[in-house]
Amino acid sequence: MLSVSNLDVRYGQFRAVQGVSMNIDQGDIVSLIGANGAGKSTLLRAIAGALPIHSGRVSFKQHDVTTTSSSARVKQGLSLVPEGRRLFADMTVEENLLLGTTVKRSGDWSIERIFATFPNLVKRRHAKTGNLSGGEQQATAIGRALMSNPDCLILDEVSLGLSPLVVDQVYASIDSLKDAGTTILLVEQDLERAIRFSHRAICMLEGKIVLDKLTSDTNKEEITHAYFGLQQSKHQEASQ
Ligand SMILES: Nc1ncnc2c1ncn2[C@@H]1O[C@H](COP(=O)(O)OP(=O)(O)OP(=O)(O)O)[C@@H](O)[C@H]1O
Repeated sequence: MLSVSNLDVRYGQFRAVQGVSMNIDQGDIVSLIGANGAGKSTLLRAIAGALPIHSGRVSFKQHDVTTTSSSARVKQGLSLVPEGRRLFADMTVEENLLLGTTVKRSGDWSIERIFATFPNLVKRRHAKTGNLSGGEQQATAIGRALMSNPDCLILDEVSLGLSPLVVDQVYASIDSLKDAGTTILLVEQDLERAIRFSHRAICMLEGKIVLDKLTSDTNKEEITHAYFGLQQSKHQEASQ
């Protein structure tokens, strides 16, 4: 479904993403993990075409999309919910959701299905999104991406700024996408939730992938080691 090879993304001279490669199959649920500044958002935005890459390749459904615009990638079924939600604050929930249909991809998602998936939005249908709670904004942002009927949904920090109860609700909604076979790549800082929710965990450290495993083959301790680069320091200690 999604293939990234040897991707480098730079801000000036700074290599925020370095030589990253990964393959994600159709229906995979993958959690991207890593400390602040590890390069997760940069990677996701580059995959979605929201950020230019320095070198490497991105393929989606076996088409090279490396130089394809972000809107063309959405048309092909690759949709990003960015960190910070980026809604149009003066527009209503419904109007924001309808923006997702402008790409005119066919599929099962409709306004009514979004409201059935995110029942907390029903009463807020005609409210301006600038006046919504964090959880309602997050649901609207995810709903807007779903309205484009994506084959692959990329979610950057779904839990950011939400209370644990609301995070549970958002995840329960995302969970229902698993059955529809949607491929999901998401950033999740809560390691236990990432292990529980996803098939695979990919951990980044300083722009590189340091762990890529099925969640059934790893555990919190191993991911924590990768997260802090502890294996690396042990290796360095041994070589000193
Ligand atoms: N616009 C930018 N200009 C320059 N450097 C940037 C820019 N955006 C990010 N960076 C730097 O690139 C690195 C990776 O940032 P990125 O936001 O991708 O990390 P992240 O893993 O998503 O972090 P967080 O969990 O805090 O969102 C960081 O060192 C960050 O300071």
